[in-house]
Amino acid sequence: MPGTTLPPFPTDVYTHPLLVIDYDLLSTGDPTELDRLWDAATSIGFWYLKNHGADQEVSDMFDMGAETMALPLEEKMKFEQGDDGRSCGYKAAGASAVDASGQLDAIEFINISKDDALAFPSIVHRTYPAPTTAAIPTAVAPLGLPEGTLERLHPSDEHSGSEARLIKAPPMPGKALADTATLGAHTDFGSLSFLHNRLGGLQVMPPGHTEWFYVKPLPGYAICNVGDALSLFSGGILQSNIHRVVPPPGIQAEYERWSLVFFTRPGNSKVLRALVDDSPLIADAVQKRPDQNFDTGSTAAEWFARRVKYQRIKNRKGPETWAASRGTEHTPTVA
Ligand SMILES: O=C(O)CCC(=O)C(=O)O
Ligand SMILES: [Fe+2]
Repeated sequence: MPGTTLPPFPTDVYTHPLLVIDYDLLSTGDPTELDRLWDAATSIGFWYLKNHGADQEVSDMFDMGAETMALPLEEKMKFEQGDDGRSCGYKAAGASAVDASGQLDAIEFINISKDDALAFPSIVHRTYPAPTTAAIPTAVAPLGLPEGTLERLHPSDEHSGSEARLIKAPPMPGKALADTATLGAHTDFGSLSFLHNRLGGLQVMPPGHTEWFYVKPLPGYAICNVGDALSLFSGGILQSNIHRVVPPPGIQAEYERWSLVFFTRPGNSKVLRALVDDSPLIADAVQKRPDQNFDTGSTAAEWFARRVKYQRIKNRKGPETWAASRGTEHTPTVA
């Protein structure tokens, strides 16, 4: 449960270090901090964010999640996402695959659409077990894009897949499970993700590696990462890095694991392709990677629905269904 005293992250587990970026410095345009953000976003695509100013919203969201998850399953199922590629709503444990073999996921989550949060009490996409609000963070990377380009791709007056996700994973004691994904290896679908977790379990496979590394949660710090949309817009300069969730390490595995993610995503109609006409840097990057497709021909809404839909276990026909759910994963076959 949120608020429970949790055991510390073990000291005998390999972790991957991430740069700590200070949001206060970013907001004043501090050039050194912007350089450090650029380094993080173009190397592994993950970083810690301190002074993000969202502690209260995060705490409220964990409370909302605890209240929602405590509802009877029958009640939560009234708000299930379904199998047609829609993301907002409740996802029961075991409703999605975690790999090409069709292994079931172990987590339940509730996704709250930004459109619904902003329009409340009007309904844009659907209703939820409990009303709530979401924080909408922004960040801009120095890609040399004309001013306003990223804003144009994320207009506040267009509906989008932006949402907040509250995740609950059951305790999973026992070493046999330690390497089992409870949320399969994936890249995030959208622009930027702001993650708050308290127990370990998040793992990244940095570019050029074939092993998984834990990312250690640091109290009060968000973990941020780049998603497919920003990676595609930037011609692969910004890294949408593959990651997954496994049971927390050591004694932490005996506890329920709660995490909260704010996903920012482009406007539904925006096509996911490299902004080659807007930035020489991006045009150059695309030219240097002829083997990769940076023009998906897919709108943000289509990209997002495809990825959600083909993860759903009811849509599974075989390993090809999992393959159809993939995004920019640099190791797409990884389990
Ligand atoms: O729970 C976590 O630590 C990560 C969750 C995640 O990667 C996701 O929901 O996309
Ligand atoms: Fe993720």
